[in-house]
Amino acid sequence: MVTNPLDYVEPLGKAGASGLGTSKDNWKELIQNIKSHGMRPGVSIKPGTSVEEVYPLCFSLVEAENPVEMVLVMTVEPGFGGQKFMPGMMDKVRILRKKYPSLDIEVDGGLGPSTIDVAASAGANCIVVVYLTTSCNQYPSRQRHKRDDTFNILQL
Ligand SMILES: O=C(CO)[C@@H](O)[C@H](O)COP(=O)(O)O
Repeated sequence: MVTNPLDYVEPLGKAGASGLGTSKDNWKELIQNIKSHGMRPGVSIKPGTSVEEVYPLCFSLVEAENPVEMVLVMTVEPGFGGQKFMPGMMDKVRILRKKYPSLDIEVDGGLGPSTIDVAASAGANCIVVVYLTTSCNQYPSRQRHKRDDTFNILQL
């Protein structure tokens, strides 16, 4: 998560990033910009942010307005590793999966052997972990969401 994502679009695109998060304020411009640099747009929600906040970014009634392709549900407060997974965030994942069956839903924070299944069962298909690397491909029920250019894993 960064304060001014627009500043990072070009350098990250040139560096080879496949996806970049947008922000709430100028998301339409950002999504266009991210796509024009060959990346997939996503959005992150912190634990205190309600899931309803991302609805306008996930579905567009106007053809010219592109929605995000991924929502990252933070399962800890962003900032540092080693925090405890927040199971209460799984309601957000379940709601998003039901509402947007083909959306890439990522979870980040406190993920490991004891929590990955919880997140995957709720509907997450991309998992961020620090030491353990897995991917959407390992969850057969989620393979329908698999794409070659998916974000998969952000390995720190
Ligand atoms: O805080 C962030 C990003 O700001 C997370 O990406 C954590 O760094 C995840 O670390 P673990 O919970 O997996 O240790």
